[in-house]
Amino acid sequence: MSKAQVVMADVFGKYYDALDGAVQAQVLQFIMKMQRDPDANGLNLKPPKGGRDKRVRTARINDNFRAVLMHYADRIYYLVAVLPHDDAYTLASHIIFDINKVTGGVELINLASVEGTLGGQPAKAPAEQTEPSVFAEVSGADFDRLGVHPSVVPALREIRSVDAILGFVEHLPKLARDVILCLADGMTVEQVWEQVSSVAATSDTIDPEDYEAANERPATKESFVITGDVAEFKQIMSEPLSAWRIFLHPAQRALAERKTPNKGSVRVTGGPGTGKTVVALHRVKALAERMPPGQAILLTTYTTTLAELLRSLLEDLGGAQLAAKVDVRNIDKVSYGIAKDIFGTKTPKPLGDDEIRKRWEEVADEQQSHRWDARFLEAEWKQVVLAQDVRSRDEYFAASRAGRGRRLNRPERAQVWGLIEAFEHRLDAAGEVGVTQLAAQAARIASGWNDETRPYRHIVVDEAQDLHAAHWKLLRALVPDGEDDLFIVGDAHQRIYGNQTPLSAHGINVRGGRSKRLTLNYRTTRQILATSLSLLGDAKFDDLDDSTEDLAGYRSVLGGARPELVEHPSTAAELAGLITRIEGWLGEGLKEDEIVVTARTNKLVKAAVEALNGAGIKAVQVMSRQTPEIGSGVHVMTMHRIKGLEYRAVAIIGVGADHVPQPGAMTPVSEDRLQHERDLQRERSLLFVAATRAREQLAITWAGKRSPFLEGGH
Ligand SMILES: Nc1ncnc2c1ncn2[C@@H]1O[C@H](COP(=O)(O)OP(=O)(O)OP(=O)(O)O)[C@@H](O)[C@H]1O
Repeated sequence: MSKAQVVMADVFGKYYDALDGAVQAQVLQFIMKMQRDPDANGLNLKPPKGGRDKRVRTARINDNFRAVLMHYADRIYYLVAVLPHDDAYTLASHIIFDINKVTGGVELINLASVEGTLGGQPAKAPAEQTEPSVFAEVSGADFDRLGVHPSVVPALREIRSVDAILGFVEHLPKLARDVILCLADGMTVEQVWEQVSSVAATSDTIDPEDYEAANERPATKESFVITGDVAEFKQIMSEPLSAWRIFLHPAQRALAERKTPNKGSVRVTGGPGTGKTVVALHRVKALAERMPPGQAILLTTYTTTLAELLRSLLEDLGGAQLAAKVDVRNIDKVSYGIAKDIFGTKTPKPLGDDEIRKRWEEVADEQQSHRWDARFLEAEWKQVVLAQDVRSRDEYFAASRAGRGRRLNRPERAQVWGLIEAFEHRLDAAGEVGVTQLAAQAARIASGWNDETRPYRHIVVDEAQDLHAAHWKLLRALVPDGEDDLFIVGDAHQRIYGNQTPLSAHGINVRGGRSKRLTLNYRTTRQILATSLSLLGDAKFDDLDDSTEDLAGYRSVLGGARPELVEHPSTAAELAGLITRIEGWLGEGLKEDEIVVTARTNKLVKAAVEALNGAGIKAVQVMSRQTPEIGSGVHVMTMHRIKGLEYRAVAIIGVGADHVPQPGAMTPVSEDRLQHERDLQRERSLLFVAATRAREQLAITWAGKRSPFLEGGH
């Protein structure tokens, strides 16, 4: 009897998750037995008949399930999958292993998927059959040099449309996937070599038979978890963004790891799931590693919840050592810190947007004659007064009201200013301040500093689309104007807090080569992406500066089920439908905390939690800044809270005409037409954000008439 080592391929995680608990326990026992003695009776370890790779083995888990393994050295096995008997044999006879000629890493190629993808496509239209192969210009030797395994080249030659490429690359090893996508994007073989393959290449001399050496190379470690301990394996797989083991796409790497300093600020835009946060975090790491001692770097975003998420992701990426070098805090905390340094204990208490809204409603309600709408007044205060740091009646009369949709004559302006002044006095007297107002005050203080006193050497901003003019003024003043000063990532399609201002208005120049757009979505399937994009309708979006931007070229390599859009006659019926939907997902093997239910209002969130709990499904409402405990159930939260997160399955409920757009969040057209349009766009973006959190499954439901945002093609 002699011991063996069992190594788990990362794809094994997917198969393992799909097993029920009893079979999972048998898999654990199987692994222990294998480690003790792979020749023991009962394991039935043998090569499958007709296998393409002589090193593939199958083994018995129980009457119905078989393990698929690769035996690659004396006593070392890669565990690839555990599947029902017939599926296991199909997989076993179609996989091959090899050591990649470029990376020197072990690759697993599933020829059933590669060949099946093309075979499973709808019959080609006659015109398409005559289309040349997309890769007609690339020779076999080129593919080989770039690191694409020869076994997939014949199938590649059959590809005649971009859509077919996206379905195809999903099943390829990572290097091959990047190479194919870059070739399809029009890069030459030489460019792909320089930007993709040579970067991933090992400097070792590669022995094509030495799997033990291959096992130690970084490329292997990105696809295989080198552990024989299932508990450790599960823990590694469940870490947030196990993406730290991912190859950055060349476009992402060029931004994140660039060694020559950028001349000034950089802007990165891109649709949801294109890896903007991943790039921002890798950029922070690269800048922090190069930064001389005594300097500081700020990583900031709009909400506290997202700042906390960024902090924990940064720790995952670079450990406590990296986290200690970086100041991670949301923009309100940045403002507060500055005010606190100046005013000490006299610093007023900051009030969030909800509280500020209530104060404006009080002021509006107390008016005797002309009734100005609270929303109008609040928007005037934020978009004109705070955005331009207006401090007096005269300044207000001189201020630009560009972007406001209602003209004010002089007496009206005087009236509005009177109310704004009264509002500010009232806050002041109570020792309170609005968070955006505090940012304007902090920006005023920081603008008086000189380069020696500016606290940061670099600032990295995530979710930049949500920042207000006062925030940009503040950030600009916190870092000296120069190399790698600001690195800004955001997406105007996901703007949900109603702030919009061009970066150039704040001395931040990101034009020309200083801007990049990411287009490849790594989160969402093509089917979910198509539904999400239809929610945007014909709306126009900006590029965080003063031009427009669309999502041209935005695409996903992942394929999956079509989203469900379901109408119900009543909210009660909708909640009953939700229970069935969640039970269905749980039945398909999804874990409770891989599922989220989201709604526009807190009221509906609470109703969903109650309905699910009532049906015996564990569910928990996730509030802002809260991280639910593992095992607490299906997550339920508002569309605002779900920003920046991702789940395997997303159910969006209450998407009826009377809820989305939310009537209480809309400025009446009669008050301000432009503001009404902006409110509408913000509500649309909110639904878009919710839909794009889904990795694999999306269900959208409503009671009664559907939301106008659902009219775009479904
Ligand atoms: N190169 C890559 N290879 C594999 N997965 C990736 C890659 N880049 C990003 N991802 C994954 O894609 C998902 C989305 O990434 P990320 O959250 O950074 O996107 P984002 O653009 O910030 O999204 P959003 O704007 O919707 O918040 C994450 O699960 C991340 O791990």
